[in-house]
This record gives sequence, C-alpha cells and structure tokens, in this order.
Amino acid sequence: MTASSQPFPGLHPDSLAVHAGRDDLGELGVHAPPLDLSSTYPLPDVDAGGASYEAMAGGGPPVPEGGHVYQRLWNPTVARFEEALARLEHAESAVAFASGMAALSATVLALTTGSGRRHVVAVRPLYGGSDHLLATGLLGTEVTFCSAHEVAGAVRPDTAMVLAETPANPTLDLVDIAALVRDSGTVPVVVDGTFATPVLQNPLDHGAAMVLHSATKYLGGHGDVVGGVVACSEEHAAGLRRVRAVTGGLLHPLGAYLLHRGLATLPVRVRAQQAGALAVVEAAVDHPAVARVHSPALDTTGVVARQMHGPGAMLALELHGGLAAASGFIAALRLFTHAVSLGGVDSLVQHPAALTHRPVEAGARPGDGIVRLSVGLEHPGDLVADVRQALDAVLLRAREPAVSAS
Ligand code: MET
Repeated sequence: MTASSQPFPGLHPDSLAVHAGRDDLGELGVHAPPLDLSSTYPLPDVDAGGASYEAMAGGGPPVPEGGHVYQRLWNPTVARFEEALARLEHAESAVAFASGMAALSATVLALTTGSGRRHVVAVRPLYGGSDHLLATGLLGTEVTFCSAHEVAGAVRPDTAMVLAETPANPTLDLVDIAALVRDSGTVPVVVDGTFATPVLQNPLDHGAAMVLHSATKYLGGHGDVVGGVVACSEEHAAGLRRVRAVTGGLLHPLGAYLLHRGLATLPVRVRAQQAGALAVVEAAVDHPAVARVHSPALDTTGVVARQMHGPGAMLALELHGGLAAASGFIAALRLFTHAVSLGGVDSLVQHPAALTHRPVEAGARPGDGIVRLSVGLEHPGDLVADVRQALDAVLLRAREPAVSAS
C-alpha cells in the first residue's frame, strides 16, 4: 500500500496510534477489534486451500479465496497489530513474533539465508540476550562486535546485516542511525528500537532497513504480553514471514490483541513516563552516591535532537561502591519493583551484570555498580522521593564503620 492509499493519510502519530489497524471496524459493525483464536481454518476446496498454503509458505499473504489455512501461517488479529505497527514506524509492513528474541532470530535467519552470507556486524552494547545469540553462533552466523565508529571497517563482502540498538540496553548508548547506514554501505541495517518506541524514533526514516521491537516492553506496556515485531519493506517482510511459517515463532492472537490495544495509549504513556524519568535524572545527577547517570536526556552529541523526539523513560545509574552499593540501592527502593523487563506502567529496577547482561562476555558486560531503571507512570514526585531515599541509604551504609568479624 502506498502512503496516500492508506486509510487516514496525514494524521498525527497520536491519532494514528488510536486508529491504525481499525479502519474496517465500522464495516464489520464492531467497536473493538475481533479476536480470532482459530488454530485452523475450514478450507473451501483442495485447490484454493493449497494455493493459499503455497502463497503463505513463500512469505506472502493468503489467497483470498483459499483462506488462512492455519494459525502458524496467518492470523487476522496478528495482521491487524502488524498493520498498525507498520503505520507507526512508517514502514510498508511489519511481522510479529512470539518474543523479541524470536523476532531477532527470524531477522538473522532471513537476512543470512536470504543472501547466502553469514557474517553479522553488531554494535555493542546490545541487550544481553541479543549479544548472547550472536556470540554463540547458534544460528550459523559469525559475528564481529564493535563500536559504532568501527562499523565501516568491520563490514565484509560476506556481511548479511549490521545490528545496533539505540538507545541501547542497559546504558542508553546512542547510535547515529544515518551515520551507521552510511558506514554500512549496501548492507541492511537493523535497529533495535525497543527503548525508544515508534513514538520517539523511526529508524526507517534515517535509512535503516528494519526496526525491531521487543513488544513485551512499551508496546504492550502493562507487563502482561510477551512478543516481538519487526517493521520493514514488504520484500523483507516476506522473508520474515517465510522464516516464521517454517520455524513457528508466531505471536499468539491474544498477545496481538493486547499489543494492538497497547498502541492506542503508547504515545501518552511514553511521554508521561519520560517526564517521570527526567525528574529522576535531575534528582540523581548531583547525588553523592552516584558516579554517573546514563540517560539520553544528558546527550551532548546531538544524536537525540537529530533522530529522536525525546530521551525516553529508561535510565541507568552507576553507583560508587560497586555491587554492594547497587544491591543496597535496589533493596532500599520501595516503589520500583526488582524485576527484569521494562516499559510498563509500573517502575522496575534491575542489575544488568547479574541478570539481563549476565551471558555477555566479561570484558563487554556492564559494570557491577550499574543499575537500570524503567520509569513507570507513578507521580514524578513519588519516584524522585523513592530514588532519593534509596540513594541516601546507600550513602549512609557506605559511611558506617565496617563491623569487625571478630
Ligand atoms: N529484555 C528484557 C530486559 O532487558 C529481559 C530480560 S532478561 C531475561 O529486561
């Protein structure tokens, strides 16, 4: 579909978030999107069913007269969410998966098997699971990890993809997407935009070939769905659907329903959570327990201004005192739940070196004094008070005279 032939052309993204993927509801006579849980679909006849199967196994949409055949090949509720997410990411198409890691695995498989190349360039830091997947070579790939400015030198004739995450998990490092695309030449650039969401960043507008989200995070937003999604050209989407059909990493329709519902409030949630995060950053930046605050709000390179509409609601604090300080801080927090994951309406805190980035090789793992905070929808005043009292507690403990073991 071209941009002008899409429903609601020219709408503000906030309005699109509410309406995308719902334009046929009036025609159907319903107000909420239908939830289709069918595992299989009655076939009209052998020839039409077979033709539809053939079309979907090749990565295309079903043949209208042949039906959807089987949920692993096509599901209308999932397709609605994909259509909406594609609109928000300024993409032709999107393909949804059972998790963010299933989305990344399918992306790697589609780009490597599709091109016959098996080398991947990956900009660190990445989410620990992504790093782990590439470092193990589990999918038959060979990886070169590097920093963003080393990408041009790392790309080889057999490079199938360049992967970067911006802002990156867990220390919010920023990658200039347009510069990365230039340095990657003809190699497709895949951006993990989970922390930014399509509300704050649209990597395809800066030349990326694909943008990937762990939908579990901000898109769902309520901590009750696991999913992943990739937005891209229809050509890349066909490759992803082919992999999904064969390997089976499909998103459950109930998950798709909840993710689609999440999109409607995504812009409002992201902006409110961002305001809370900014307040926490301001409170933490001068606190004597804190060695460094990692936040796109403190960017001095101009990358946020160039490619984002705001710094987002994730931050990391690097505390004086290493692991003991980090553990003490997490234990002292009251409003932030100690849990991995992020992007939900309630605030979370976790220790990357011990958890989300545990599988990363020692030299590339985040420091022991780093804690990652996902700021939720609580009132900024309450969030700041909680972070302050926990930082004060860390400071008090550090100043206590050591208790003798004897
Ligand atoms: N990707 C999630 C996070 O960064 C989940 C993590 S670890 C099993 O929190």
